[in-house]
Amino acid sequence: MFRYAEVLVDVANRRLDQSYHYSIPEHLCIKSGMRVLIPLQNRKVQGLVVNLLNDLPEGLDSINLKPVLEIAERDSLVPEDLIELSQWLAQTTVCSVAQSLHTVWPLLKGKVEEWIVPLATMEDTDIQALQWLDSEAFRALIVLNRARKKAIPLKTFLKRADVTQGMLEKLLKQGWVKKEVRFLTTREDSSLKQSTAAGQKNETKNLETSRDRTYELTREQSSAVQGVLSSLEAGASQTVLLHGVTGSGKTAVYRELIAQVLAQGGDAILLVPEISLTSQVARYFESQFGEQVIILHSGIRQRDKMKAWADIVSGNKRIVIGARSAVFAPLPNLRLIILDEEHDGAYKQDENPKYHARDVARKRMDQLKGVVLLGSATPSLEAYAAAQSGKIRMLTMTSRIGKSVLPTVEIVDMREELRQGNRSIFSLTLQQKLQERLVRGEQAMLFLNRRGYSTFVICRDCGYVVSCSNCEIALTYHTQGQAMRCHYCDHQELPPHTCPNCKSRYIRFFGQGTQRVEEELQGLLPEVSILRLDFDTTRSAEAHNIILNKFRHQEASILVGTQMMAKGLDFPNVTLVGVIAADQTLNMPDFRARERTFQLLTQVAGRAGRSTKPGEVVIQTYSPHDSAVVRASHHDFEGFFWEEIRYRKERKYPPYTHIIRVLLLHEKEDRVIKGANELGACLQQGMLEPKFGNTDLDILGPAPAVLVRLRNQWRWQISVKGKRQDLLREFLHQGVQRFFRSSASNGIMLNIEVDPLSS
Ligand SMILES: Nc1ncnc2c1ncn2[C@@H]1O[C@H](COP(=O)(O)OP(=O)(O)OP(=O)(O)O)[C@@H](O)[C@H]1O
Ligand SMILES: [Zn+2]
Ligand SMILES: [Zn+2]
Repeated sequence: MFRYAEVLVDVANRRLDQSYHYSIPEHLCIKSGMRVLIPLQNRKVQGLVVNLLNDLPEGLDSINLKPVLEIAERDSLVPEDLIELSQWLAQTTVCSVAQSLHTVWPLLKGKVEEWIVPLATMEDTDIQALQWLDSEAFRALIVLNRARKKAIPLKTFLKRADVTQGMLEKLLKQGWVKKEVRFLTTREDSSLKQSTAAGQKNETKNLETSRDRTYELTREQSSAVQGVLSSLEAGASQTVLLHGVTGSGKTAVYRELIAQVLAQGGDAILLVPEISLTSQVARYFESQFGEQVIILHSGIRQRDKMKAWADIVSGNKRIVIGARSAVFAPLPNLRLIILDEEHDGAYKQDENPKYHARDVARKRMDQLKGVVLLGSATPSLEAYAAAQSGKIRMLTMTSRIGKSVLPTVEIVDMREELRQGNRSIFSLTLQQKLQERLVRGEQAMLFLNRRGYSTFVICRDCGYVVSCSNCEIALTYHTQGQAMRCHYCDHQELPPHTCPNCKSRYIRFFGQGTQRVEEELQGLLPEVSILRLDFDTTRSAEAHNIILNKFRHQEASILVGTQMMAKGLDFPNVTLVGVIAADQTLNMPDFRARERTFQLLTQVAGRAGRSTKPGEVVIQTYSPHDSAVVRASHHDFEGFFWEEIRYRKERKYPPYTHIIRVLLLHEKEDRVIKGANELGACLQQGMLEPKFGNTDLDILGPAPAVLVRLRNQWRWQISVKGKRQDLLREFLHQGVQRFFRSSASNGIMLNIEVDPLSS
């Protein structure tokens, strides 16, 4: 028996951003997920129990707590495993259960309605045969039958003069009908939603078998499928890494696995890193599985999302394809979650709850005893290390499909180009190879990790860089609007004619952006048609598809773009990929910079020569001997992995440790520094306890954050590092509680992130 309940209030009424604690009277047997009645500001309101506890959080006093009044509904609104998931999420990412629950079950804000669904069709003759039912339930069945509906809203049902609550309970208890929760938007009323769940299910079943397979799986593909199937059949929760080189046909492996899972009555989720990729992938899966497929991501309108959710909960849709947030899809028979391009940073959410989709997938499959499949040509160091140590299984696909082979890669030293008098963005090698493609009627992709016209506006006399007055980072010049813009807070200003620092007129644009590359390329090859794919040209998902389709249909010979071009694209006629400046990712202030560079170069290179024609890659760089660049040029994932993992081990970086980072924010710099020092002292104090002091726990900082000022806030940070995440969380929690008792914490906002992906 627990003593206290944490309750989210006003579940049905859109105002559900706050949870409160109540005491539990002894006569009430309360469980997580139940709806209860509670007192709130002299009103009696409904709430959802999200947590049960025996100790109250710091600052709450049991004397001031009011008791839960009564139980409103014993059945859980949110499935029990998802309530548990949201508690786990709150704990592991250090955020409130309310925030977590909204992420796990985003429809809490919508209107919820209960419906009655008959579990068997009832002909008059059947009813005659059912005389043994007691008379009340018998009458209710007849009512239901007379309504000739496959399902009717509970409220309407109970409103009828000839139906009583007692009848309903008997029908439910004896299994004649079931209750079903449906989600409605405000404009949609019950009468519009009389669709028949059962009928739709039958339709989709037929489609499942009429799947047309376009080609036989290769030997490597089949054995990967068999490998994952054996894990699925084991019926225990398991994670499998599928390490398959670019173009090895991972998508077909996913398709076959999903088909098998479906045939066995299970459901599956396929995650892709970006919303912009969902429609492309979904189209392929829809062609294979028809209407059983549904797309889910944060960009979908609330109204459509509700419909989607209802379809998923009721079993009408059995394959969910989507970005990060689709990992929460409440499929009733979930057996398999696939993360394609599992290494991608987009799987981590930067807002509360700051979860990683990989961890959520693992947790869900732990709960439901299913399989998580991680697919990538460049697995994250974390996943590959887990496979090496035997914690997860690994399957590999080492060759491309058919006669296609991995492209040859040439590294070009841009310092050398300059010495030879070539001031262009393009090395002579790249220029020559581009020309060759045009002659042969093949296509090329040019990759640059930065949007905009140029990066900095810099004074060549004194080195002054124009930066954002809110964020202290360099402004980027855009020819559209001819203004400089901050990529963090969107502040805009016109470029100066003379240097604000030394009055020199030699203040120039410096660096390269996609737009500049496009323009210079057009100057070099005036007759060629070029497309550009970056944040500016793809404000809408539609624009993104249009550009890719044009390129697919060869309406342009060259596609210039940012890293959104690196992911999962498959164009058979692309035989050349050029990386304009590998240094851009390499020089980020982050211990993962080398890993990212390797992944990005390998993935971009992987777009070349995916079909019958062989591919070539040119990597331009000012650091031609960096091993991340060199290893990528040899497609040497393993070599890179062992080198990088040694470095991580030496420096005690993840995956050897966990890191929790606390960001302190305040408008005034002196206040944030004072606060950071105080938090540092509070954490140090914890080290005096033997429980923490005798471990490998480490405190890093305080230090100014990489972006020391953002959106008018000064930012300092402290990180704690250590092997055991639970110990780390407890250590931090105690330090933060101590900090909140000191006056230095006044007005300081804390932003806590477990295992951040960037510094
Ligand atoms: N068994 C097969 N027979 C013939 N073609 C196939 C087969 N399997 C896949 N393909 C084709 O091979 C190409 C590459 O497959 P796919 O895009 O799935 O590779 P991938 O492993 O996901 O690569 P990347 O990691 O680079 O995205 C696609 O055009 C696909 O249609
Ligand atoms: Zn100057
Ligand atoms: Zn700014």
